[in-house]
Amino acid sequence: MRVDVITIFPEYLAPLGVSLIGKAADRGLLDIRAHDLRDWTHDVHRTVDDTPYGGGPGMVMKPEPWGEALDAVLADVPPESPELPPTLVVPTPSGRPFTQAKAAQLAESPWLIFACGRYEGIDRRVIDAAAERMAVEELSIGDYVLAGGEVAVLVMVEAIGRLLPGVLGNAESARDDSFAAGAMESLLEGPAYTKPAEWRGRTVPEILTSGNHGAIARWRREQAFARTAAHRPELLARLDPAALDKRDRLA
Ligand SMILES: N#Cc1c(-c2ccc3ccn(Cc4ccncc4)c3c2)n[nH]c1N
Repeated sequence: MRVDVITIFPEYLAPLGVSLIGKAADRGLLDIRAHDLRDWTHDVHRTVDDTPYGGGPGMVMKPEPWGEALDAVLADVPPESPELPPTLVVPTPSGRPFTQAKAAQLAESPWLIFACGRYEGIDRRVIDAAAERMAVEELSIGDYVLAGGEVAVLVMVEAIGRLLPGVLGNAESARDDSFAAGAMESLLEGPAYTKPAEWRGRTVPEILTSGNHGAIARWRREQAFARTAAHRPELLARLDPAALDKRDRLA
């Protein structure tokens, strides 16, 4: 997967060179390129923002640098997706929710371009013009307000990147993640334990060392159900009744 990120703070994306995503990039599973939006300004101050038409607080990102930046990125077509245009992902507090399902959908794309806004956002004409030549996804990572899109891109690239084939080993499979599709979909993960068997007087639930894998699976599902009921009860309404075994329905 090719990932282009356009931002006025390219250094903000340095964490994408570390750990899981960094290793995936080193192995050629991801090709991540950060671009400084100011490279497409032409004034001595490298201006990227201006006051909003209609008045109001803050500043708005000017369309000209964005138009030229997107033109330049789009002109550098990756060989692995010569015929497929990229998807432009625009983090914004006014976007649709970025969910695990959306991460899985975007993980199918061979080429993503992320537009990191700052100030009060990007001039609307940039997104409208882009939508005439590629798919555009305006997405929010949560119901709180950040100062810009860079943190959201770090979140999205990690959530999407870990779903790419070969990025996670079998031991770290994304199959049983919270929110992952399947019978456990919409259930939060239950508790996890590792050695030592006793730590500061606290032991591990006996079922986990019983070797009875069927009973362990049922126990984990009950724990996930209980945790979901406690922390995210609204998710239980999404559960497919057919996916629940008899024990769950009685829980
Ligand atoms: N995804 C996501 C986000 C953002 C976000 C994303 C991009 C930008 C660009 C600029 N800002 C600042 C701003 C803009 C408008 N209104 C208020 C603040 C951003 C915030 N905030 N909260 C989220 N969940």
